[in-house]
Amino acid sequence: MGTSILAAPPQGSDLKPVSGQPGLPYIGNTLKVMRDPFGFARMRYEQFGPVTWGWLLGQRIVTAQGPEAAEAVLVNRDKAFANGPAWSYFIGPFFHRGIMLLDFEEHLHHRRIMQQAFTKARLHSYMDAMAPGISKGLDAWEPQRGFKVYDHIKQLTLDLATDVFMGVELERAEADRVNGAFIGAVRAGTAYVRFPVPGLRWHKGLKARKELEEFFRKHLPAKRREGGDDLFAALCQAETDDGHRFTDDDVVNHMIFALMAAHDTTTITLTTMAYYLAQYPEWQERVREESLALGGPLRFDELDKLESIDLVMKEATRLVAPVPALPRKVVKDTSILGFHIPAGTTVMVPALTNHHMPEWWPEPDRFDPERFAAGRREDKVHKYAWAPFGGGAHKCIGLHFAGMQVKGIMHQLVQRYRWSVPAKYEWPLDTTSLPSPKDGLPVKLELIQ
Ligand code: HEM
Repeated sequence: MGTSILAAPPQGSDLKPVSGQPGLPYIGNTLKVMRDPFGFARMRYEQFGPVTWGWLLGQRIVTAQGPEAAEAVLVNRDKAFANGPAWSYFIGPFFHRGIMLLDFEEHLHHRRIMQQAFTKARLHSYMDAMAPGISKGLDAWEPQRGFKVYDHIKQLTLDLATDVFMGVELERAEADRVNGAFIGAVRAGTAYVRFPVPGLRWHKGLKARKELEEFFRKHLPAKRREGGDDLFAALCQAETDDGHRFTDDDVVNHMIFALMAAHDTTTITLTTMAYYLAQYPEWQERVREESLALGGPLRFDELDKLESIDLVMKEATRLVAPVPALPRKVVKDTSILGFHIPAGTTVMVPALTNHHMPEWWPEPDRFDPERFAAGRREDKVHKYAWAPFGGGAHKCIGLHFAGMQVKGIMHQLVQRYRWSVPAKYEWPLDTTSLPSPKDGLPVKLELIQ
């Protein structure tokens, strides 16, 4: 298939054109990328270097591979890369005006207010609020063969999110309805038919969005009045030093987005950790020993005490980046590492495949949590070599929350259960949307007496 350039650089500039093998318009390389994202990224990097282009998911997309290109895009020094128009293509109708979809001045304004919901004091109380829900959720697991880790963790993180984020005890039926609406809204983002046909994903997503809006609006007046220790109350009360607060619409939009951002990503992280801990039982025992020595539910002031869980979490988010690609729309002509990028282009930072580049990571596909340990710190090779939480103005606002939740769950999980997979088992990882195991990750789950 032919090589072509994306656009000629302006005359007189010393910029290089972006080359690539774009493939057929609209479809282009989509199927190849879906089938083997790692192999395809490698091939393109070897052929064209860090900046290349092709048709993907119906758009002309420039892929900015490697940590240096990731830094240029995410740090976004000349404000050429916008989030809203890029993410909206995938999730706009279902998560519109979520903070990740806002840009520049407006984004900064909202981010300053939202930051008040993630202060140390707030995190402390979220963590206290989470502990009983974790115990209750894990106690309900039934040891058996073929126990689907992914499905159970997803249920647990969703329940925790509604509990801790909303601060209201929901009836099972209402919790299930809200959880169902979230699943519908997230799934719609990867629908093939991208307009509403009753019964299909897009239509279900729009219905789910409406349900979620109604749900948050119903609870909003009481939250504004009564406050509380939850994220919902925090967003209602959050105020910057100069007195800016969120409107009712803002609170609803941010809640819907934050709940989505929080539960899918931590589910993937925990499932990846569970997979590798099943593959490497010596690591599972090491993690368990530390947790048993500490005992009980994890407290906020104990977060730094579980070194092995920390290493495993870092390695899991390296091997399987929960947000596999970060898209941006170019709003004015710019350049990445000396390559000319015209306005209107969509740029992708492929976090998933960047974390597997042999240029930056020795034996990149191997599970080796010690690579993050003091004395080795392979991640120090570049500030953006390990970047599961992104970087720049949109860097994940929930990264400490994620650490608390993932460590809090894993700490209690290893104290209660041991799990294993057959020697030859390899999980079928689906990377067509947010990564997840196609088979739900079935394990043999045993109770620790
Ligand atoms: C391991 C878990 C998580 C991972 C890997 C993760 C990853 C990310 C990434 C890569 C971004 C940047 C997206 C971009 O630049 O386009 C992001 C943004 C965001 N995340 Fe997370 N996230 C996680 C957990 C959470 C949690 C628990 C919360 C909420 C409590 C959260 C809330 C957000 C929000 C609100 C944004 C948008 C920030 C902004 O645009 O200013 N995330 N996350």
